[in-house]
Amino acid sequence: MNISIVGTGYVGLVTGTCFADVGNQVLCVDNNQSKIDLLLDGKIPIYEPGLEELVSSNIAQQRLQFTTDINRAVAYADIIFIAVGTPPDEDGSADLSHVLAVAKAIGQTLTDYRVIVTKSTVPVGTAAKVRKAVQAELDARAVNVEFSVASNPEFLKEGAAIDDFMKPDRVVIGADDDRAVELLRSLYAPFNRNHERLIVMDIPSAELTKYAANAMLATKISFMNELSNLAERLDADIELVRQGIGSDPRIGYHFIYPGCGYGGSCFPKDVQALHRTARQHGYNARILDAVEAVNQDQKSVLLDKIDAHFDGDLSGKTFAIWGLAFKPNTDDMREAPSRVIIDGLLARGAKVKAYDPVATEEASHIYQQQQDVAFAGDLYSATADADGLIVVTEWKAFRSPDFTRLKSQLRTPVIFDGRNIYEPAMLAQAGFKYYGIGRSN
Ligand SMILES: NC(=O)c1ccc[n+]([C@@H]2O[C@H](COP(=O)([O-])OP(=O)(O)OC[C@H]3O[C@@H](n4cnc5c(N)ncnc54)[C@H](O)[C@@H]3O)[C@@H](O)[C@H]2O)c1
Ligand SMILES: O=c1ccn([C@@H]2O[C@H](COP(=O)(O)OP(=O)(O)O[C@H]3O[C@H](CO)[C@@H](O)[C@H](O)[C@H]3O)[C@@H](O)[C@H]2O)c(=O)[nH]1
Repeated sequence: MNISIVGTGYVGLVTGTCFADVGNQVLCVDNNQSKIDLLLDGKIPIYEPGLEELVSSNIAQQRLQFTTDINRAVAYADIIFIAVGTPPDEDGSADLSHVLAVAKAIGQTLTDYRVIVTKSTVPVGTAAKVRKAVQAELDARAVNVEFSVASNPEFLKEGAAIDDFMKPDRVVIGADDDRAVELLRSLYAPFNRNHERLIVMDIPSAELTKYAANAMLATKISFMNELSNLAERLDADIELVRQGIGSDPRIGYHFIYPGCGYGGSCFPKDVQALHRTARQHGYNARILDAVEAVNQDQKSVLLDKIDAHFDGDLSGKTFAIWGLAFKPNTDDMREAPSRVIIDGLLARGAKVKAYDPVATEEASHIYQQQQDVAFAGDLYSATADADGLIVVTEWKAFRSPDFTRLKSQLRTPVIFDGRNIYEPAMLAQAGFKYYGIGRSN
């Protein structure tokens, strides 16, 4: 099948590459010329494990192409996916300007039947707006072209995007005509061999399913973060509580890790957008409100511990930070908790020496004006002569460091562990003062 993907970011590039990998002809479009130039040059603009190799091999097999020309994409494909960004607007609602600009551009050149699919995360009612925008352009051209609009939200996680796409838990398709469903069913057939993964529903339900999934996951995390704050006050260990409740299959072990808050390009913006949607429909979504508020506060929990340890005097101190990205295996710094922690340290007159296996370049753009933020090339260059170590992202390489070396390097042997990757008793034995999340300190 010929497929076009409009928007070649995390989702568009992974989607296009995976569809190409199972034998389709895919054309990826982006209006960012430098991104497309990079891809045409065989490089990829993001860090995502395994993606560069998969992109190269599909380019080499001539199944994957890149362009900035949307008209070419409209002419090329049976199915056109819209995978552009839907960032938060000033009031927290999803900004649909990119999605609707693409819909308009499609309507301006559409000549034959196409299925137009929203893959971006979009509020309920967006597919209807896409349909209207396309139809308005057809009307302006005084042409009559049949087309379908469908919703196919994406559930991949950064850092595991290829695996998530290739072996999805489910493929949600929102459609209101059989022709669109059949085309999408045949496109997804290679990902559906093991067992039925397609869940076909009406379009508003599909659109809401995406927000419901992210809001539920964010709720689990905020719930655990709230409990971790309580555990600290009760001299209980949240890690034991986590295991105690996770063993109940009705609760499960996934997404109940407490930490220094959730970040990334999805949870924060999607919880906010759903909250907005509720308000616009006259409903006050109290749980969503609490999920956001708890997360906001949680990003400062480590700062409070650092302040308390140093009696509120961080001026002139230098802190090593391990982990900048919002989670391991990505270079994505969007809404990363590290940013709140770094900003808080700088505001208190402290300096930062940070190390991240892949996000340093992204972070250096953010902090390029900041003389008090330096970046280290490895774990121990960050900790040399630092007043304390702060762990913000749970990269595997941080789990078993050389504690003897670390202790000899740090001016004060103190570790603030925002992801609970260390055992408090072991660190105490090694001579460190240890602060975790939700553990008695
Ligand atoms: N990042 C994720 O893990 C993830 C997972 C599931 C769903 N989503 C959703 O998917 C959508 C895309 O997210 P992303 O992280 O890939 O965003 P991104 O910012 O990485 O990529 C979006 C791309 O769209 C391009 N673009 C914008 N307007 C365009 C236009 N008019 N024509 C062509 N290209 C245009 C941008 O240049 C950019 O390259 C969002 O709605 C997001 O919420 C993201
Ligand atoms: O138990 C947990 C699990 C995650 N997190 C944090 O939650 C955030 C998001 O993590 P994750 O969900 O793994 O990453 P994303 O790539 O943002 O993926 C989410 O957002 C995507 C975009 O909508 C969806 O497609 C995915 O299904 C959904 O998991 C990160 O800051 C994590 O540190 C926790 O604090 N505790």
